[in-house]
Amino acid sequence: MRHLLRTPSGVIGLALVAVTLVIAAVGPAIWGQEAETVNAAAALQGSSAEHPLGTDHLGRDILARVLAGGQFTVALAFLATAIGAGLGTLLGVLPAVLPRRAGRLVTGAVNALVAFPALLLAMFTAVISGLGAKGAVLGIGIAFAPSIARLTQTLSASVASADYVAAARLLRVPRWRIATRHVLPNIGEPIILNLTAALGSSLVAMSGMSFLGLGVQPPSYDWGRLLFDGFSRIYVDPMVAIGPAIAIVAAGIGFNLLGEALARSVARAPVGGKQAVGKGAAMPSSGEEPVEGAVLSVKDLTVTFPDGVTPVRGLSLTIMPGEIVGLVGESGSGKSMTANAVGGLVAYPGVVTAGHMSLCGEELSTLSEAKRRKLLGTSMAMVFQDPMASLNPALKVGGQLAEVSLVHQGAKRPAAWARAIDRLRQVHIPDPEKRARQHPHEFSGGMRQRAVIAMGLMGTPRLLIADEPTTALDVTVQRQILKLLREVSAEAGAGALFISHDIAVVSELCDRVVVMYAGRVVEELPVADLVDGASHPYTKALLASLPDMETDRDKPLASIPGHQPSPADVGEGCAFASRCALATDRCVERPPLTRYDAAHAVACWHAETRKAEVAIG
Ligand SMILES: Nc1ncnc2c1ncn2[C@@H]1O[C@H](COP(=O)(O)OP(=O)(O)OP(=O)(O)O)[C@@H](O)[C@H]1O
Repeated sequence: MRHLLRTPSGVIGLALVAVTLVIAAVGPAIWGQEAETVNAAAALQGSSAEHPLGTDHLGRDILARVLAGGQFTVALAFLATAIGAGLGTLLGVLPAVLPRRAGRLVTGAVNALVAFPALLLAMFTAVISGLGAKGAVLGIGIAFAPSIARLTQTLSASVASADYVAAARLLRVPRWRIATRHVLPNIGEPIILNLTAALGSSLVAMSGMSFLGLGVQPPSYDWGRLLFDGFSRIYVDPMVAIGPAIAIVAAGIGFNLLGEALARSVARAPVGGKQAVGKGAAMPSSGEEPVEGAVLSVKDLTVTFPDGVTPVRGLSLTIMPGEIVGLVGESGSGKSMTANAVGGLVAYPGVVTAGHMSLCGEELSTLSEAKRRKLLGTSMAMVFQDPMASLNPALKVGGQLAEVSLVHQGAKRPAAWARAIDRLRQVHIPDPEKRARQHPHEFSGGMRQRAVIAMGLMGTPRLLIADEPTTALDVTVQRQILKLLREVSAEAGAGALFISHDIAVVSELCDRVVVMYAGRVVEELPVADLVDGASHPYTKALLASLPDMETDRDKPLASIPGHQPSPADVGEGCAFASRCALATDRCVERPPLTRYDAAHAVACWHAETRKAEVAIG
């Protein structure tokens, strides 16, 4: 609501909708009688003090009729929208539920209908189903259904790629159950928000149908019908037509503005605002205030999704200039979600909160959307596992790199192109002038990853986030990319967050390791101390699962028994307890992250250390 009232369009939309709804609610009770009072002596009058919008051919006051007719107009719009929403959602979800071929047929039909003009479809349906309010409502509902079906399909497709849907599929959960349990609840909110705007459109469309004589028929009346009645006199008594026209336009614009403002305010994941985290969860390096001189200082970062899914739980992290911090943990521990939250990439309906989150000394939550984007765009570079996801296959690599300079630095095209070639050279791409003119598919996997790193270097990154950038590459190319990342971070003096599930890779590249388990940091220590100094049983288990020269190749590699709890099932106590050989009754309570020295922190009641324990938080 606060976000809604921050934009002028939100305020105007809310005010117009409030007035419309109040008129609709009380109109017939207050002005209903006056609207029906026939006075032959006052027939066809123009605007006057007594009748500001004039009178109709029976001498009825048009202003009273506009005010009293609001209820019917709004009710019809609601009904048409409800029909469109119900039918559209059904059509949108059907492809996910039906067998593949039937699903494609439905998708094809929806696509064809979306291309068909909605008003024509509404008129066609209204004429077939009989003139009058009923036919018009049905026609508009049916005309709106394809666009709502398309929206539902698009939203369903984004949810369908989520891990939990994939998991449900693997578990052979029936399709209809996946649709109703996993897909619909996650797309309900954006659909409802879109329906607010759709309400405005159906109100205007419904009035349009009545104006064309295809909708409400006398003696009933809505705003469209009043406009129809007044239109023949528009040149003589303009107010008789302008009155209902203003009502239609104001209500239509109001619902549309409110719908857009609502969608905008919900879509922006709030960063900031203190989040209550469990006792003692505090990183040694991050206090209440951002750490001085840090390129990234995050405190109590939490990411939540509906149904209590919380992949990141009160995580604190600090990265200093030139430092490479490795974020390690098994799949699903929340590493990528942490990176996405820092980069402002957590998609709706995820909500990001943090005690503070500052990049290069600037608190992200206090910046305007435009400034935040600019800061992230110029000071932070992200490299993902799949470089093709960052490169547009249809554009030349050089052009894509140059675009960063054109957009963020306002550079001219030749200068931006020259910089792109320079950056490709910097990441050791041979013959960069020629390569810049090629498309991504002409690059090898390692070269694409280099190109993405080069793209990050088009700005002046102070923070480099690399999310499993070498996983898809062969060992030799992996080494080259790791070396390059080190080089880049050293040259640019940038801090780096390197995400990996492979503790061996992390120990090769990084200065400091942060170990994550079930959304929380369980240990943080310098790489140099990893082998001898790791204290958390989970870190030790990760290290023990690494093969070395003495490993018997005939035996399977050691693995950690059991499973990490899913983000919705992390209980109150130590999340690792069920897999831990050292677990005792004490582990029912979650151990706080405890600092042993300036660089080493562990969250375990049984952490073995010879160092003096200095509890924090
Ligand atoms: N949109 C979403 N809605 C709900 N849960 C989600 C969503 N996206 C991710 N998750 C869940 O958040 C958890 C953490 O995911 P994340 O991708 O951060 O893990 P990760 O540690 O990076 O794993 P990996 O190494 O496999 O990439 C996972 O259990 C995932 O299913």
